[in-house]
This record gives sequence, C-alpha cells and structure tokens, in this order.
Amino acid sequence: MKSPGTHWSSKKQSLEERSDFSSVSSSSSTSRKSTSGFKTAAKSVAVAFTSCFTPPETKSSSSFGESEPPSWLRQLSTMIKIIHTFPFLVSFMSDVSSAGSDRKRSSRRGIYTSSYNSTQTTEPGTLKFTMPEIYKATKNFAPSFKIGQGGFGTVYKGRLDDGTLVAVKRAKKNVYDKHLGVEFQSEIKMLARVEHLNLVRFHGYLEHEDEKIVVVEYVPNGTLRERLDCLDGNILDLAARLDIAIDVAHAVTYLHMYTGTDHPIIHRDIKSSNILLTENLRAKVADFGFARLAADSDTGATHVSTQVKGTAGYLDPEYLRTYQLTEKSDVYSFGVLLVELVSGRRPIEPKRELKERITTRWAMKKFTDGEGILTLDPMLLRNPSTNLAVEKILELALQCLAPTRQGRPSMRRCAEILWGVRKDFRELSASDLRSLSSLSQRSISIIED
Ligand SMILES: Nc1ncnc2c1ncn2[C@@H]1O[C@H](COP(=O)(O)OP(=O)(O)OP(=O)(O)O)[C@@H](O)[C@H]1O
Repeated sequence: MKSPGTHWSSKKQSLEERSDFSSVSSSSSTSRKSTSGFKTAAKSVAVAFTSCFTPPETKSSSSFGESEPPSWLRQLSTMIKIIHTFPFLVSFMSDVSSAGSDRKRSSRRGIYTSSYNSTQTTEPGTLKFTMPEIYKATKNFAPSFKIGQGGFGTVYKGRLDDGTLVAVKRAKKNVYDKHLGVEFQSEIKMLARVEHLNLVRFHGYLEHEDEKIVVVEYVPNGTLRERLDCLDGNILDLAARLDIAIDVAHAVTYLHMYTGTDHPIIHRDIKSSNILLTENLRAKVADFGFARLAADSDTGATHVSTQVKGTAGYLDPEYLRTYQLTEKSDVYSFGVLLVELVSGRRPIEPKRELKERITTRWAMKKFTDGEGILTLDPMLLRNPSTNLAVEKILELALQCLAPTRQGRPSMRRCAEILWGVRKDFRELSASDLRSLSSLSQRSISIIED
C-alpha cells in the first residue's frame, strides 16, 4: 500500500521515500456522515448495534501455471490440504459438479483442481495463475482497471472467469531492486499460510520471467487512511473507528498466535494505508511484503535479528535501535494506529508546529496532561460517550507505545481492552441518545406551551 509516511528498509536504516496516493479504489461509498448532534448520536447507536462482519463470499476461479511450484509452496499446500480436508472435499465435489468452465479452482485458498481439456488433472496445491488468465482478468492491464500504486508496483482490479473480483498486484520491473523479489516471496509465502476474515484473502500468484504478480481478494472501499482523510466527503464516526481497531487487533492477534504450523507471524507494516475497508466498513489487513516469522519460543529465542523494515512514524523505536524484532513491534505500530484513529492525523505531520509534528508524542503528552479529548479528530463531535472512549483508547495507546517491548500488552490483550471500550461506548451512546431525545421532547412541549 502507499505509505502515508516513509518506508524503512535497511540495516543502515536508510530512508526510502514512497509516493503519495494517486488513485482511489472504486466502488460506492457507504461511510456514515456526521451531521447534527442528535443525528450523529442516533447514528452512532444504530451503527453500534448493526455493525457486524459479513464473511467474504466463497469464491472459485480458474487455472494453474505450466511449471512446477517451488518445493516450499508444495509443502505448504500439503499442510493446507491436511488442515482443510473437509472443506476441500466439499468444494472439490461442488467444482466437479458445476463443470461450467474448462478449469476450476476450489473455493478454499490453495486447493485447486482442474478439468482442463477434460483429461488433465493438475496436482492440487498449485497456486499459480497463467499470464493469459491475468491478461483476461485485467483486460490487458487496462489503465481503467488500475486501482493503486505502491512501492511494490501497480495494483489492478480484475475479474476472474467465474466473476470473482480480485486485486492484481503487479511488481515493478526493476531488475536492480532486489527488495522487490524478497517482498514478493515474503508476500506469497505469508499469504499462503493465513486465513482470517480480517486479512485479505490470497487467490494465487504468478512468477514468469520478469513478471511477479500477486492475486488477492478485492476489497472495495479504499484504505483506512483515505477514509480518515474523508476523501469521499464522508466522516468515519467513532463507532466505525472502534470496530476497525478491533478488526485489526483480531487480525494481528491471529498472526501472532497462529499455531497451525510453526512460528507466529510478525506483520511489520501495520499502518492505516495497509488496512482496506469492506462495504460495511470492516477492516482487512493487507500487504505482507515485510512480514516475518517470529522467533521459535520453544527454543528459548525471544526475538529475531533482522534488518529494519516498516514505515516511518509506525516503527518500534526498540527494534530500530537493536534490530531485534518481536510481535511487540506490531503492537507499537498498532498504538500509532490507535492515535491516528482518534485524531485523524498522520503519524508524522511535517507542516504542523514543532511540538505537534510527531502525532503520538503530541497526543500522549495531551493525554498525560489530562487533556486527551483535545486530540479528538475535529470532524468528530464531543459527547460523554465519545469523551470516555477517547480517554480509554489513548490509555491503551500509551501502553502500546511503551519504549520497550516488556511494557507493551500483547495484541490479544489489546483486543480484549477494546471490546470493553466498545461495550461501554455503545451503552453510553444509547443513554446519550435517550437524554437527547427527552431534552428535545421537553423543548417541543415548552414551545407548544
Ligand atoms: N486487495 C485490494 N483491494 C482493493 N484495493 C487494493 C488492494 N490492494 C491494494 N489496493 C489499492 O492499491 C494501493 C496500493 O497497494 P499496494 O499493496 O500495492 O501498495 P504497496 O506496493 O504494498 O505499497 P507500499 O509498499 O508502499 O506500502 C492501495 O493503497 C489500495 O488503494
């Protein structure tokens, strides 16, 4: 995703500037607009009670590549097959029976079957797309299908033979940029390991000559950063922001506690422009280009030593100093994200006066001075429920932003704390609404009198 800040990717910690947003995902907006106080309060309550996650639809698509997949991928696929034996059988049967297209890919990620030319059956487990399929899906990479541009390359919207909408990430063809190859390998390796409602779903990849392509689920409602910037004129209210924070906490908890095979996964690039939003404004964490496997705690290891990668403004200072990476680096980035959700500000705001340029520093100072509410995004209205929620979110952010990893909560704990904040927020919003309603009833009777 495009960075709102700067990408770090070097042992020497050299800075690599990434370009600004130039394009916005398509599709209609469903954001909620804040208008008058009463309306906003009413909406908050309605949203709080109706927001629920709609799982992505089961999708099937077509095909595989001609060449053998790498051995690590075959092993991975075998693991996935074992984990998903039953879904595989179910989707395999439905694919065989539907026989609508020449080739079929089952609905479960990583498990494929084929009836190409009615005779050939490719070994399940290949995640590969072919170039003709990609050309067809993206209408030869038509400019009108372009939905984004990032450090990795260009992203196109695509439609597979069965109608499934996908995002096709095509790597830049820069033979001198070795990082792209590493990012590509990391992205497909990690995506192939994970499956969670709050993570973008992996459909497959293509690596052929100088083409490197990742195909993932298309998420239609833009990035969180675009929403906070109000690019479509709609304000993301606090109820929606809390839901998004919880979705992200769930996704990252899953990565950290993922025990399906071996090590947990550290995302390393949690930031608002890597969080995609669905039509219902629920969040999906994307971009596994920097993801790493965590240290194996069974061996007593506490961290992995690795070159520093991530985005300026979100980077754990301890990791930056020591090169020691743990899950708590994601927790730090999540703390930055919480402040971003409350304030609407980017982590680094170079145009502001000096003491406000580093958003977390400014916000944490306000919070510890007892003025946390002053950090609230000016687009959001203050009321008792919002005031309380803001205090609680900033309190959690302060813990996540602790200078060393021992002081930070686990991502699971973050999720639990946020559930509590959301529960209180909903209850208080409902009572705010009741008082507003009785107040307006009283004023109506005074006018009538
Ligand atoms: N799955 C998706 N569904 C819809 N839009 C997407 C999807 N993935 C990416 N995009 C769009 O494409 C843009 C660029 O995303 P991309 O993942 O390529 O960035 P990136 O190359 O990883 O950038 P960086 O490395 O700088 O973070 C996003 O900001 C978003 O607007």
